Amino acid sequence: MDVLWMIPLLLLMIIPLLMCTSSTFVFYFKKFFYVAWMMVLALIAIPLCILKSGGRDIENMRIIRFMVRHVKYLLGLRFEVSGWEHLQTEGPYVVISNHQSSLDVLGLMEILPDRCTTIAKKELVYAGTVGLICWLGGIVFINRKKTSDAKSVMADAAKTMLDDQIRLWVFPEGTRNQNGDLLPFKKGAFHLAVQAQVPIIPVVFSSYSNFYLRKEKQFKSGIIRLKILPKIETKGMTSDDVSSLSDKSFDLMRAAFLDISDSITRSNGPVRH
Ligand SMILES: CCCCCC/C=C\CCCCCCCCCC(=O)SCCNC(=O)CCNC(=O)[C@H](O)C(C)(C)COP(=O)(O)OP(=O)(O)OC[C@H]1O[C@@H](n2cnc3c(N)ncnc32)[C@H](O)[C@@H]1OP(=O)(O)O
Ligand SMILES: CCCCCCCC/C=C\CCCCCCCC(=O)OC[C@@H](O)COP(=O)(O)O
Repeated sequence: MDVLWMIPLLLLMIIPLLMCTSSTFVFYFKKFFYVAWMMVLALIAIPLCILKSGGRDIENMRIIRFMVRHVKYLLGLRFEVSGWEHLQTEGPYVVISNHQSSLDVLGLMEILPDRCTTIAKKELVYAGTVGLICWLGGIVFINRKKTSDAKSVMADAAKTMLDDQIRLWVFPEGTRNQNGDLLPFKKGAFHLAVQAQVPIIPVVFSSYSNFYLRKEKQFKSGIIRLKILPKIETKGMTSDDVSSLSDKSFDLMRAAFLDISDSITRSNGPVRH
């Protein structure tokens, strides 16, 4: 009994010691903490969402957004947002952003407009309490391995956007990517915007490579710049315009990505922990 009682006490002493001495330990600790804390937050949010909306409802995103907002402080991250005015667009639109890691959820929740949910891979629905909260928040799940299924889910989403006046956030790279550049864009987000005839609002996350390095096992404190770009209209466009729309969005976002990522390195230098 006495020995069992000692375990938490020992952990309380050892963890800060390891945090000070080993950056690899910090990396694993922060990653584990992030996942575990999001699971706990989701567990708390589930009954709140059910009580408020009775089930799957995009309005639950307000609760989720509120509950995730503080997590950045726990991980030593800060956001610098520019271009807020571009999100002040009435009615439905499609937000597109680059996708580096599951940490993107923090930036997404930092600026998520009202009545906006995301498109995600269907595997996420099985992620325990996080999966259930994603479902309650109205996240649209697609099967990336079956293009025809994904296309029909997104065609339905285009209709729902207009019927229910909702906004959708899509990661057009289609997967996580931390290679210091953007991956070529998939077409779904652009078909979606053209089918619904709604504008696209590009959002760019600066590179995480100055604080989060997967290979080197480093997870330091840092600043993430979020740049919201002016909307791109799609009124009058048809599926023939999708490729050029995608190319234009890619070029704008890539230029912004290189710009804000570069300026972080220049203005802050290497971030110290
Ligand atoms: C309370 C606290 C709790 C906290 C817990 C958590 C908190 C919050 C939860 C919220 C946060 C959640 C965040 C979730 C993030 C998850 C991110 C992801 O999962 S990213 C992965 C999934 N997303 C995507 O894949 C979107 C981008 N992908 C696409 O758009 C793709 O195009 C596709 C999947 C629709 C199809 O894939 P693929 O076949 O590989 O793609 P293409 O090469 O682009 O297309 C092939 C041809 O098909 C045409 N096409 C594509 N889409 C359509 C369409 N909708 N309609 C008609 N035609 C379409 C395309 O043009 C191509 O034809 P081509 O002739 O070559 O032009
Ligand atoms: C009992 C099951 C336990 C499952 C544990 C998983 C829990 C995840 C928990 C917390 C992290 C919170 C953020 C959740 C949202 C992350 C979304 C995400 O980034 O998905 C990856 C996807 O974009 C691309 O994936 P691929 O790299 O293409 O594949």
